[in-house]
Amino acid sequence: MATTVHLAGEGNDEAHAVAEVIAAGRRASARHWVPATSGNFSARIDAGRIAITRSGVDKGALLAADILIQPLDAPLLPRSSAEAPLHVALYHQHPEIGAIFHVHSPAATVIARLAEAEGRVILNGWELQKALAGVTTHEARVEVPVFANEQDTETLAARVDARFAAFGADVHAAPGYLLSGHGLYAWGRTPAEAARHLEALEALFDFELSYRRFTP
Ligand SMILES: CSC[C@@H](O)[C@@H](O)C(=O)COP(=O)(O)O
Ligand SMILES: [Zn+2]
Repeated sequence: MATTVHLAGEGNDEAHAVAEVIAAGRRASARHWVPATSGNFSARIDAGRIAITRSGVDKGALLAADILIQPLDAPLLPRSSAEAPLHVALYHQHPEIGAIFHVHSPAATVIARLAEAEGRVILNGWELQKALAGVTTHEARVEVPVFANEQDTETLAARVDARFAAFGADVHAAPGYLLSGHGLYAWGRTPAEAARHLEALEALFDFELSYRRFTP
């Protein structure tokens, strides 16, 4: 696992991570997943640093100057994403994570609100689940945690950590979570894997919403 921790291993640098973050923002914007400056994107540079979007900019029109180099053990930089604590906490707690992408995509945002009381969305029966790392069959039960939205992101980060620490062996924990009425966080060992997870999860939530309309 250690060899896949940081982007693609030795030789990746700040410029590479910055380029990955810019590309992720553009792709999400092209899908209409980051309306009105919403969303935030980060990629790991090395064990102690990440590249992360600054707050309040159009994530589909990111320039290199919009990407901050944030040390994981330092206070958050001024102008950093309002949701930077959520990124930093995940990188601290899961050294295998190489990139984290957050979007306000429609299916994720709506299903999160519908599932807030239950606290989870279970994905089961979909072939596309196999796009999620470690899932080998449509028969797997993939659990996506759902949290009530919260403006205090430090509190939220602690809730997320506690939830992932408590997952049992019988359930496959999704590489992501939902915030009710807000959107989706997804991650991967590399930016490419995080992008695949984001795309798969949004499509799976769209399937689920359609399916639920036709089932009692
Ligand atoms: C523009 S509303 C969305 C924000 O409140 C927030 O949820 C978001 O995703 C973007 O925040 P940002 O500080 O730009 O990283
Ligand atoms: Zn957001």
